[in-house]
Amino acid sequence: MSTVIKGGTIVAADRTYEADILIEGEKIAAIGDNLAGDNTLDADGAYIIPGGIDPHTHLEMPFMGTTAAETWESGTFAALSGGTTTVVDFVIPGPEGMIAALDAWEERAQRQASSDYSLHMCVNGWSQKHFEEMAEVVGRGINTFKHFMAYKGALMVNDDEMFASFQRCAALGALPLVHAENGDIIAALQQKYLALGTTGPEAHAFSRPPEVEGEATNRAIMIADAAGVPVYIVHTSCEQAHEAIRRARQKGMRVYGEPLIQHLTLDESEYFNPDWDYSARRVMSPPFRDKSHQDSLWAGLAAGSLQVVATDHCAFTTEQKRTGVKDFTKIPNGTGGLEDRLPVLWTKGVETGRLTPNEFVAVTSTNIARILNIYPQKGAILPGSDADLVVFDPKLTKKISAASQKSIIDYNVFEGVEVKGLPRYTLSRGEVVWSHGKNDQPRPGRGRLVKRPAFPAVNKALSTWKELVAPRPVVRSAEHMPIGV
Ligand SMILES: NC(=O)NCCC(=O)O
Ligand SMILES: [Zn+2]
Ligand SMILES: [Zn+2]
Repeated sequence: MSTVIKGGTIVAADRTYEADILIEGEKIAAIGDNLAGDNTLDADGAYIIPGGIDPHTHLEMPFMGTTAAETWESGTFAALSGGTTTVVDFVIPGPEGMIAALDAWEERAQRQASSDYSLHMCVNGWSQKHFEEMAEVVGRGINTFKHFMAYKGALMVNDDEMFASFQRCAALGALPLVHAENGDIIAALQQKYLALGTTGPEAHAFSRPPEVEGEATNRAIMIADAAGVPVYIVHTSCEQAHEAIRRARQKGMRVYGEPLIQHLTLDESEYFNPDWDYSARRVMSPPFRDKSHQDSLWAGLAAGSLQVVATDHCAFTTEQKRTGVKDFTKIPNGTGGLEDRLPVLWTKGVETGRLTPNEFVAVTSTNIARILNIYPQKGAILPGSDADLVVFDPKLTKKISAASQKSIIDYNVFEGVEVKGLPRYTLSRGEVVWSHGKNDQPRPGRGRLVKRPAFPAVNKALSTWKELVAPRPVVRSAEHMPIGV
């Protein structure tokens, strides 16, 4: 069975052109003029872009004494309806270790996911078991390991643990990811605000100022440099963190930065709303910043010092958020955005001229496909690539509303935002999984695990250079040594 997408304008990260796309089975078979197939999809007046890849989600994540309410079923349906065809979720090891957690994550995803998915592994301690399991994890198709520098007493790792893990990543050809906030300072500031009686959600932002993110980002980058490994900083939210990334890149370090659609478009005034529920629903880490930071993030995307726009989709219900009604440190951290990332970024980015359509494609799919080593299977419109495609109609509009969303939770942080530009169709491996105006849910379980092989090139280049410039002992002949000592 073949399908032709006709009449659209293909927007790739590197160029824009008009052509038909022929899909055979799950793959793009040909791109050209006047192609024919068994079925035709009309893309007249629309752009055809690679399906979005969201590299940062937490579906059903056990966290802060509860579990994120968004399931693999609801979350991946939300993703597809918004033009995201692959999500990459974080496996959090429990006491049984990485492999047991990986089995559990894969089981949940396999049963429920309607989009394709991939997984990152979190490193939340250090031991011989961690060292050994990391190799097994890479063997199972995971080439990224996440480290939390925040959440003291829970997920946080210290510098020595991070350095050990980064060195292991270097040896395995894996990429470390980092949640960069100084967990020690945050813990102290949290106690300070509680002692002052500032217990509301605004204190979440007060206790996590941009400096704690800037410091940790710089530290993570320097530790990665010492370990001889590239590093990817998740949810980069402020100028201080962006500055550290920019500076490192200018020095030739392989450092990547990932702003979220929330940080690009929502600011800290969200925490000053008189309605406690409203503000608590927006509690996430790092918190929303003032607008000057948004300008920095947008500039970074345009200039290439930041590469990816993600969501960190970690959705809790209002009831779950209320656990922290008397103490902001107990409000489960996380917001949603999977369904809205592409339309909001198009509206606030492309429609305003902050991004070109090609830059939009780069930061929503192509760049991350390259960083995660799944390009051109994903993130590309090329013969042989997976037919993960979005027929994106720049004229379709909607007002974002929790009442009509696919996400399971009872609110939306983008409530009331008018978006212009929506998927007319979303295709996942050649199957139409979303048609605007139909609302049909694709079959849970149709999604497939995307395995990601280790990176041979960058890590090899870094270790070759490190070895070349490594300190060498000075060999001294007897005549240059002190006599009689
Ligand atoms: N970001 C957030 O607040 N929650 C999810 C866990 C994390 O990524 O830090
Ligand atoms: Zn995080
Ligand atoms: Zn996260």
